[in-house]
Amino acid sequence: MALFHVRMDVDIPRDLDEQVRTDTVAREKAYSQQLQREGTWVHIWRIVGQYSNISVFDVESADELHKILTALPLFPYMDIEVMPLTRHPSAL
Ligand SMILES: O=C(O)CC1=CCC(=O)O1
Repeated sequence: MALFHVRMDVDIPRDLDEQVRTDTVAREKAYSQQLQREGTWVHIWRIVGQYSNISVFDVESADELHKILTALPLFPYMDIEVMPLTRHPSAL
């Protein structure tokens, strides 16, 4: 088990076909909710005032996280920043 803090900044081009946009966002939601149900996508929070989220993933490896992130339907329209996490020595 490895935890990763992930920031996703979404920037969908304004001229993207409306139907493609709607379909891509719907597929993104279904994909993320499936991973949340499975316990892999542990947290997803909106950053106030931005089309961005902060997420926490619980995966086996960086390779697994890479596969998950690159399969996101919105991946072509995102900047993604990943921070690997380890347990803080003062954590209870
Ligand atoms: O809206 C976002 O922050 C992008 C996104 C990731 C998972 C999801 O459902 O939307």
